[in-house]
Amino acid sequence: MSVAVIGAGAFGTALAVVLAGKAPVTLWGRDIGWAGTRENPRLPGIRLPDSLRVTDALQDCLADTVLLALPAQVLGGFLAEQGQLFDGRRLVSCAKGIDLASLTGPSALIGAACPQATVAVLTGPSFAADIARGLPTALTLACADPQAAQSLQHQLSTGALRLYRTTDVPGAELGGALKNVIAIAAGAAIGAGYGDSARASIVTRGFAEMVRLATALGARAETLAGLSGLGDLVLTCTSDQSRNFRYGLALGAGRDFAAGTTVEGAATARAVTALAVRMGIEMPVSNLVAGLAEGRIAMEHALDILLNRPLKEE
Ligand SMILES: NC(=O)c1ccc[n+]([C@@H]2O[C@H](COP(=O)([O-])OP(=O)(O)OC[C@H]3O[C@@H](n4cnc5c(N)ncnc54)[C@H](O)[C@@H]3O)[C@@H](O)[C@H]2O)c1
Ligand SMILES: O=P(O)(O)OC[C@H](O)CO
Repeated sequence: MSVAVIGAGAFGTALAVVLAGKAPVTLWGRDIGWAGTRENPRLPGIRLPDSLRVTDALQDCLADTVLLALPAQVLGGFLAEQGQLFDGRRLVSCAKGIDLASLTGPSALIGAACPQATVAVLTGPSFAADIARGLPTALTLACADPQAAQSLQHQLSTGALRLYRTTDVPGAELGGALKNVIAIAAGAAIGAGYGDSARASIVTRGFAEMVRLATALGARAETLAGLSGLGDLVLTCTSDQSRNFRYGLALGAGRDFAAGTTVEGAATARAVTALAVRMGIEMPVSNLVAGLAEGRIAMEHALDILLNRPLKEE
């Protein structure tokens, strides 16, 4: 079965590189001026296999299985313009975020634009550079249809990339989106010099609020405790490879951060704040990240806001 990957960023390119070892793969990007060099500047040091076709024509991408690896805030606009091309196929979201315009995750955006499609989510702890280098990685493949989940699990697993499957689409998707928000807070704590103990508190209390919101939105708590939730939270809150963590570091230290870097947690924090208000759920860490990212809250006040909350049961 053929595979197409929409979005030639770091993650889409990494997935295309490893999947090209077992099936015909086409990688679509809007700007592929680099394609002749067989190396994507977003994934430096990785040579694209000769079998991988790179294109800027969406008509080349009408494969059985299409991986959507665009940033979450871009996906809705892309689907509004191009979604009809892909309806009826197996569409796998690889984005980790909540769409600010609709306050929904990528799977709902795909389902709305492509009502005949089989919608799945690929998520979990993984840096593009690790996957592309063939390092061992375990991810979650979520699809409400158990047979499709099993089929996609086999199609998209490789020797080093091991997929676990679940039918809990909201759980897998929300874990991946919400952990980015908490990673910004963890980075800010380290950047501000609050230390590793403070980071551990943020990760743990952050996980508690991830579970609160996700279960209220229909996720299963055990999914949040798996690769797509806790697993990815741990990775993203502890590694300098993470852009969300590094963005938090810069916020905490009062440094500028490279404009144009994909930092999904910043917009998702604002979406989470809006959802939490709508649903009456307490999300103090996420609210703080939204305030920091919007410039409404200064870093020197952030700690007081958390420490001055009423004392309560864990
Ligand atoms: N990089 C990773 O390690 C990694 C790992 C797991 C998941 N993800 C997720 O994958 C998604 C994509 O991240 P990335 O790291 O590949 O980002 P990236 O910054 O490397 O690339 C983003 C890509 O999106 C393209 N793009 C931006 N706006 C567009 C538009 N309007 N139309 C078409 N293309 C557009 C850019 O040209 C670029 O190729 C994110 O949701 C991220 O959370 C990334
Ligand atoms: O670089 P980040 O922060 O977008 O994280 C990449 C992946 O989501 C880690 O699993």
